[in-house]
Amino acid sequence: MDAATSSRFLPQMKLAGSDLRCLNRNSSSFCPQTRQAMPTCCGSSGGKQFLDIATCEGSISCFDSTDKESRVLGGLAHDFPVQKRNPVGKTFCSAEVCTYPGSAIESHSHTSEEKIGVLLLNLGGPETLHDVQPFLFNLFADPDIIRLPRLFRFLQQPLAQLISVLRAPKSKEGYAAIGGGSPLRKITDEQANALKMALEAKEVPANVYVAMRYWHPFTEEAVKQIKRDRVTKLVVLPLYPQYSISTTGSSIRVLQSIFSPGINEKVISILWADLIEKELKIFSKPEEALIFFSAHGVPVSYVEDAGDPYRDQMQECIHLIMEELKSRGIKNDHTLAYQPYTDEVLVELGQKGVKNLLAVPVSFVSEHIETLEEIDMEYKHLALESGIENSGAEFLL
Ligand SMILES: C=CC1=C(C)c2cc3[nH]c(cc4nc(cc5[nH]c(cc1n2)c(C)c5CCC(=O)O)C(CCC(=O)O)=C4C)c(C)c3C=C
Ligand SMILES: [Fe+2]
Repeated sequence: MDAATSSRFLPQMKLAGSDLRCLNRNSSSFCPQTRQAMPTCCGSSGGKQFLDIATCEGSISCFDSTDKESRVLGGLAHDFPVQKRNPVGKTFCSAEVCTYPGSAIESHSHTSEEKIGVLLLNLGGPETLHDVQPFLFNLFADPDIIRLPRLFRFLQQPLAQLISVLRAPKSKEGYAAIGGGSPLRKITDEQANALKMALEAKEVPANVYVAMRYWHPFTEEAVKQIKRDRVTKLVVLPLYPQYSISTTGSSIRVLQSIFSPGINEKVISILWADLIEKELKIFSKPEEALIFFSAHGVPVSYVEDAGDPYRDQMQECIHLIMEELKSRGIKNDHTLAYQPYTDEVLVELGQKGVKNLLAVPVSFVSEHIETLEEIDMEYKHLALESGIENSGAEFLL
């Protein structure tokens, strides 16, 4: 597999100077050979499909086959026997196995360059009846579990408090019936231990960590431990056999927010506000110009069926830009149109009597065919035809 292909299949996050790869059965990762949803990258070896979970060059491979050589993860619906392929050529010395308070099964390796970690993702559960209500609060406070429209997001926590209190008695009954708490932590720790041993037996020493989404050891605690241990390569293994935004998706979102928070929205809103403020001055009546955010569209099903955060993030971005402008005393009206409906919206605006319009292609940070040809030429022409006398466009370059 070449580097370009592997980067397509490997969602990576950076640990200071290190690799993080996610063994993720997210439906967006497809194996080019099987056309099936695949964790991370895949390739073939001796006619078998395999999934590399550590590196595509291959220090650890998980085989998606019927090969029953060694079961690694007891309790999972899938067999992922691990086979050693090309140990990375460095000296590993595995000395002992110990459990960190709750979050890591440690392996000591003498190599100073590479330290592999495996992070098991799971939901977590209350360990005592006393934990039940706060556990439920964490669960219902997750926007991937209770998905509120942006306008009502401020209700997430009060709602979580209310539902957790209402649900707690019923949940407590359930947990009381199974011994007074969830077995999830104990079982997941055992799975971590089994995985660690299996890797060690294959001469692939790795620390195995457990990251729970709603109870201890929380994902944040596990990541702190991983950083303390100076892990250089992290393989993320969701212990959910099927992908859901409410399970794997939610845990991955937490990891993403820790490892790659993305472009700081505040910074980008300030940059856009600077450009819009500058461009508005070109209009003879700047305060009358409608700020027309134009964004590339995605199919509605992405957002409504697949939970794509694109629309939410777009609205959040525009909200921040408008807030920034307001703080500078710029109170122009604004609207948002998604391509390919931009032309229809432009015609409607013209019909409504808009005369001045500043187009802001908010989903791009550089010029390209859509901004140069579609917005600058086609839409400008259409705007004029529709009665919009003055239009401009600004680009974040
Ligand atoms: C692995 C699949 C699971 C999906 C998908 C899922 C979605 C989901 N769950 C709730 C609400 C609750 N889940 C609760 C416990 C719980 N959920 C899963 C798995 C999935 N949930 C497990 C394994 C557990 C048990 C954890 C444990 O403590 O051992 C609970 C608490 C128990 C109860 O009161 O019934 C709630 C509540 C929602 C709303 C949801 C999707 C939107
Ligand atoms: Fe659940």
